[in-house]
Amino acid sequence: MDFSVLYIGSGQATWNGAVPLAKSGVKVGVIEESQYGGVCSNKGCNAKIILDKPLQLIDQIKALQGRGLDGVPEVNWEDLMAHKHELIVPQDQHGKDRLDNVGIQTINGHAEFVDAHKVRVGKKTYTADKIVIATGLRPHRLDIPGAENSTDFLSLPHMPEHVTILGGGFVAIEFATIASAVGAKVDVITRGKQILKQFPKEYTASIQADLKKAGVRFIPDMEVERATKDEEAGTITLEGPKGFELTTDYVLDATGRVPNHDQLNLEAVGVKANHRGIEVNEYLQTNVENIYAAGDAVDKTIPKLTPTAAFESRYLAAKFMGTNNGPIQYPAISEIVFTSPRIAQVGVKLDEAKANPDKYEITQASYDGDWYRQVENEQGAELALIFEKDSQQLVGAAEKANAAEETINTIVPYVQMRLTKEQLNDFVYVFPSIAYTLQRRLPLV
Ligand SMILES: Cc1cc2nc3c(=O)[nH]c(=O)nc-3n(C[C@H](O)[C@H](O)[C@H](O)COP(=O)(O)OP(=O)(O)OC[C@H]3O[C@@H](n4cnc5c(N)ncnc54)[C@H](O)[C@@H]3O)c2cc1C
Ligand SMILES: NC(=O)c1ccc[n+]([C@@H]2O[C@H](COP(=O)([O-])OP(=O)(O)OC[C@H]3O[C@@H](n4cnc5c(N)ncnc54)[C@H](O)[C@@H]3O)[C@@H](O)[C@H]2O)c1
Repeated sequence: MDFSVLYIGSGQATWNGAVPLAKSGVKVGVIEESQYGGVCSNKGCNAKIILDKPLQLIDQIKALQGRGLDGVPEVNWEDLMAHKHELIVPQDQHGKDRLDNVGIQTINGHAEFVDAHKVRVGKKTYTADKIVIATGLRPHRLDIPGAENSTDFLSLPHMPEHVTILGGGFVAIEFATIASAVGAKVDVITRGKQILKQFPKEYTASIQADLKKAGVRFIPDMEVERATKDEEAGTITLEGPKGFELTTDYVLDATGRVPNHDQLNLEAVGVKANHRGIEVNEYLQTNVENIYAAGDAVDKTIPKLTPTAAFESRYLAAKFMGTNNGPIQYPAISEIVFTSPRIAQVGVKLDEAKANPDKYEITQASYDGDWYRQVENEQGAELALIFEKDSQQLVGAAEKANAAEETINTIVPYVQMRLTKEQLNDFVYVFPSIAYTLQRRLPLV
């Protein structure tokens, strides 16, 4: 065999486990058809957060106008984009170096199965004892001429005057936040009424109200039926039921992501898959014994995010090294949407807890009276803590605030360890700080 373990794809679901595996002496290969490091490093999380940073700073500066700061800087999109390129372009090479440096053989090209132990890349065939499918997702495409996707938006040379976004999920709302803050007129067209369905309704309603106040127009219950591009004017016209018609400079198709497994010739090996991803058991093993899957490529109910892909990758490496032979046991999962303010959550969800008052007890607090938030003049920040009634253990939390990622990250281990109210009071934090502020919001026992 050429390899003990051969990975298809080089994203988070691969390298987090492949690197320690190779370091332990296992012969590892990685096939990548596009950029090393995958979506997060090259056209996802990392690029997005670079574009978000100045907008977050501007919001903080706006909140302190007349409170020690005079004047709000403007975003220079072209310079910001150049800064993004400077940081993101080298990621592909960094991603390859990370693998090369530990002796992993990297293979450029599109992989397809020949049989359960053979994968073809162009004219060459590679053999492996075990194969991990970590091929991720690609943007779903509606049939709209001229529409662009998240990858295109993250490299937009100039911000168009009128941006129209289709979808109400992560990409749609994060990018609506960015485009609006940079000065574009933004329309968001959604199939249903609710945006960001996985987050607490009361928090998403507040984010939506803020976006509306900033001029973003939401068009709910609308499905585009026809689209035409006027090449000369550089505009796209969208049409829908009941005479709906909208002409715009730019359409961002943010209607979700679909698995790449349809391009792997899975039929040759009989690996079972569906429209959500590759079907696996609790060991991330497919129905073919030596073939596994990890990351976004997997059909799973937990969120398809970078940290979950990395967790699965590390689990598989431990399994292949023989240091963990048990089934995968997911810890409390946290997630965040990078709006302004952010919404972040971990563990049991707020809407679920509200629907089950016999099981859960909720402590909700506003930070408005909190002096530390008053330092930044932040308004409307809120925290919800979810305790299991019987055990009095913390099982979930959600926050809507500028620094929600910090608070929720502080809470992640508490939820994972199911600490009781009493134990939560048993920490001494640095003061003044966000974490200290959080502790002041815990129910005192
Ligand atoms: C715009 C955007 C923003 C995001 N922001 C966040 C965020 O803020 N936080 C967060 O946690 N997550 C975020 N995500 C999600 C995150 O990027 C993914 O969860 C993560 O990249 C999944 O890693 P992966 O390794 O499973 O898949 P990927 O990163 O998609 O890697 C799969 C790799 O497989 C390669 N490949 C596919 N088919 C083949 C083939 N046949 N042969 C060879 N190679 C192949 C692809 O080229 C790709 O490089 C974002 C996603 C997007 C699109
Ligand atoms: N902050 C983050 O962690 C972050 C940020 C961006 C993306 N992501 C990840 O990337 C992935 C993709 O995000 P996304 O926003 O593209 O997907 P999504 O699934 O979050 O949202 C897709 C949206 O498109 C709508 N939609 C689907 N099909 C449609 C159709 N035919 N017509 C009209 N609307 C339609 C859905 O109702 C939904 O509102 C997710 O898995 C997410 O986890 C995460």
